[in-house]
Amino acid sequence: MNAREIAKGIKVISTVHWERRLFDSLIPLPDGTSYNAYLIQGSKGTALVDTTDPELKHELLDQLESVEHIDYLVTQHSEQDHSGTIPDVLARYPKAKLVCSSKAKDLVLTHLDVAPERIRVVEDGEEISLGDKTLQFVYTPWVHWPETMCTYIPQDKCLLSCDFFGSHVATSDMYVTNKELVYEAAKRYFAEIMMPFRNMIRRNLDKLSGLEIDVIAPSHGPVYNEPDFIVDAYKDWVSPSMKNEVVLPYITMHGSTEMMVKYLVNSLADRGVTTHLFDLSVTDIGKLAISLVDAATLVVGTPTVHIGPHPGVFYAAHLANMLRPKLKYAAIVGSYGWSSKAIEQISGLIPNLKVDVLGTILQKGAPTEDTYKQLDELAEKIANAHKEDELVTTE
Ligand SMILES: Cc1cc2nc3c(=O)[nH]c(=O)nc-3n(C[C@H](O)[C@H](O)[C@H](O)COP(=O)(O)O)c2cc1C
Repeated sequence: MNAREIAKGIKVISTVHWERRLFDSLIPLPDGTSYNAYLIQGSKGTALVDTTDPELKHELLDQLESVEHIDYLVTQHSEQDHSGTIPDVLARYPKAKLVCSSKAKDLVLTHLDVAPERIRVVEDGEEISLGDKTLQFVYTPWVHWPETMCTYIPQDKCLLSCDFFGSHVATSDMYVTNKELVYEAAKRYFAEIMMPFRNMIRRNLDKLSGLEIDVIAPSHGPVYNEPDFIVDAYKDWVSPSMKNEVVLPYITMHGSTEMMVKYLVNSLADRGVTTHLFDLSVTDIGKLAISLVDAATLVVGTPTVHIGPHPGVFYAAHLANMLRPKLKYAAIVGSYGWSSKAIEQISGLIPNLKVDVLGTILQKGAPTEDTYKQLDELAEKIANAHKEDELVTTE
C-alpha cells in the first residue's frame, strides 16, 4: 500500500501479506495479515517506527524512496516480522540511530546484523523530540515478548502499539471498517500469543489508561480511529469473568467418542449452556484458542490409541495448558477397547489449568443407555456449577 497519512506528519506504511496463511508456523491466518511501519516527520527530525517482515522488505523500501533522511529507527518489538528489515533500513540511512528498550538491545543484537554503536536505548517514559512532535516511549512488557514498548505521540494523541491491539487482517482499508472481522482477528491474536500474559496485559492497560488516545495504530491490521472498540475488548478478555460456555475439542476414529460428545452438547444445550465443539481432525486451532478466552469449562473427548489419548488430543491439551485460559472446570470423556490410561495422561498434560474436574466418562466400545445417563449427569453438574458462579450467556 502507498504510505497514507493518519495525522499531519504521521504516515502508515502498510505492507500487506494477502496470501499468508500461517504465522510463526503456529497461528492460522484465515484473513492474511499486514505489517505496519509508521513514518513520523516532525519540524526537526524524522523517525520510522518498526519495519516489516523480510519477505516484504522491498515494499517498505520502495515506499521510503522519497524519504531522504531518517534520524531514528524505533524498534518497538524485536520479532522479525517487525524488525527483520532493520538492517536494510539502517544501510539505507547510515546516520540513523536504532532506538529500542533496554531489554530489546540484546534481542536485536542476537537476532539481527546490527552494529552495537548504532543502538540508542530509551528508558520507560523517556522522550525524543522531533521538534513539533514528541516520541514518548511506554514500556509494555509481555505483549508478547519481554522487551515490547509502545510509542505515544502526545501532539496527536496517537499511540503506536505494535502487537498490542493488533489484528491479523489483510485489508486495503487504513481504518477499521469491518468491526466484526477485526474483532475476531484481534481476539485470535490475543488468544494465541497474549492470553498466557493476561495479568501483565491488564497492568499495561492500566498504564495506558493515563494517556489521552484518539488513535491506536498497531503493527498488524487496520488503524483504530475509535480506540474504545479495541480497548474495551481487551479489558473484557483480560478480566477474570468467564462465560456460561464449554469448549469441547474431540477426536473420533470410529464414531463412539463422537456419539458421546454430540449427546453431551445437546444435554448441555437443554440446560442453557453453550458449547463450542471442535473436531480436532479438521478444526482451525485458532478458533479453538478464541473460544478458550471466555469459557468456564473444558471438556476433552478422545478415543484411546496405544493406551493414551489420540495424538491430536495431546496437541490440543498441550496448547490449552500453554495458553493458560481462565477455565474453572474440566471433564474428560471418550471410548476405549480393552485398556486405557487416557484420563491419567490427559490430566498430566494440563498442570497449568487450575480446574475442578467435574467428571470423567470412559466407555468401553460404543455408548450405552448407561453412558448417556452419565453424560446427562455430567451436563447437570456443569450447568449447576455455572449457575452457582452466575456465569452469563453470550448474546
Ligand atoms: C490405532 C488404534 C490403537 C488403539 N489402541 C487402543 C489401546 O491401546 N487401548 C484400548 O483400550 N483401545 C485401543 N484402541 C481401540 C479404540 O480405543 C476403540 O475402538 C474406541 O472405541 C475408539 O473410539 P472411537 O470410535 O471414538 O474412535 C485402538 C484403536 C486404534 C484404531
